[in-house]
Amino acid sequence: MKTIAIAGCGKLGTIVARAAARGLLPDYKLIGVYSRTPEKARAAADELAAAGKDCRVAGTFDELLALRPDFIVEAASPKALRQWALPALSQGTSLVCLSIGAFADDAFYDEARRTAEAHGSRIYIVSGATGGFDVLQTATLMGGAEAEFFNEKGPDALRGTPVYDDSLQTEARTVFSGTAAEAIRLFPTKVNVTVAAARASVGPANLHVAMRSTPGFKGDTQRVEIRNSQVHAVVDVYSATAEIAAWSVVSTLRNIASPVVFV
Ligand SMILES: NC(=O)C1=CN([C@@H]2O[C@H](COP(=O)(O)OP(=O)(O)OC[C@H]3O[C@@H](n4cnc5c(N)ncnc54)[C@H](O)[C@@H]3O)[C@@H](O)[C@H]2O)C=CC1
Ligand SMILES: O=C([O-])CC(=O)C(=O)O
Repeated sequence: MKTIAIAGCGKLGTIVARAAARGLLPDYKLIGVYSRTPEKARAAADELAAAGKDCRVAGTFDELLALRPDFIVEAASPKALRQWALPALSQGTSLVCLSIGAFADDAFYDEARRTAEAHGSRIYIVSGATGGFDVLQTATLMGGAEAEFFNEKGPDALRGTPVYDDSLQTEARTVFSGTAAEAIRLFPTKVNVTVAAARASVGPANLHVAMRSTPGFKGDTQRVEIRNSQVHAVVDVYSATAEIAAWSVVSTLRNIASPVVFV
């Protein structure tokens, strides 16, 4: 049986822990949880305990690593992923990560890839709140691909970002147009999906991203579109909350352990 640990027990990490408690990850043992707020990690471990499963609460990320899990589910932040990736990968622990914005930086992405390769670990970029990475990769491989990403949000989801002002409460408009690399710089925790889709296709410097704010809109639409001379594919995902991203981690872990793999 493979072992997993969860780093970051907020909204998404907790959903993954709960899935383990409910027996939805039968090929894994969840051996440790860690979060900056210890009570959150403790609450996740308590759910496991209530299901008769023993899970340690690590006080630091290093303590979590010392458990030497086969996989760490990263559900914290791009900044945390940047700190954690190399130490984990270089001890042979694979990463199933959500804060994929960290990989917008080419130098860091290459270093993480090289580290994983050298130590027999892997980086799993989950589909999160988007999808279709199979068709994005395939169409890109065929050559001559161009790709674009469209995200629609309600104005409240943009509060605290540089593009927010109160006029967005009554006026629909495009608040960002640029590359995925630029998008993640402006919205460091809100557009991981664009970097993930970019890494599966034309890269963060070449994936065009448009973000639209619509008054009263709840949730997110994430639409990625790719074309080459033969293929035109559109993957359009609406989600009322970001919970789909946590479920994509559960699905990825199940896929990794399955005798039949959907790719
Ligand atoms: N790939 C995707 O489709 C999506 C990715 N995300 C990303 O997933 C991550 C988790 O999202 P949520 O669960 O909604 O966030 P959240 O804010 O509810 O939870 C994050 C948890 O990680 C902890 N944390 C953050 N930095 C830490 C550090 N350096 N050390 C220890 N603990 C740390 C926080 O205390 C918090 O408990 C975020 O980075 C978010 O941007 C979110 C939605 C979709
Ligand atoms: O809006 C979403 O669910 C996607 C998201 O937060 C991200 O990509 O970081």
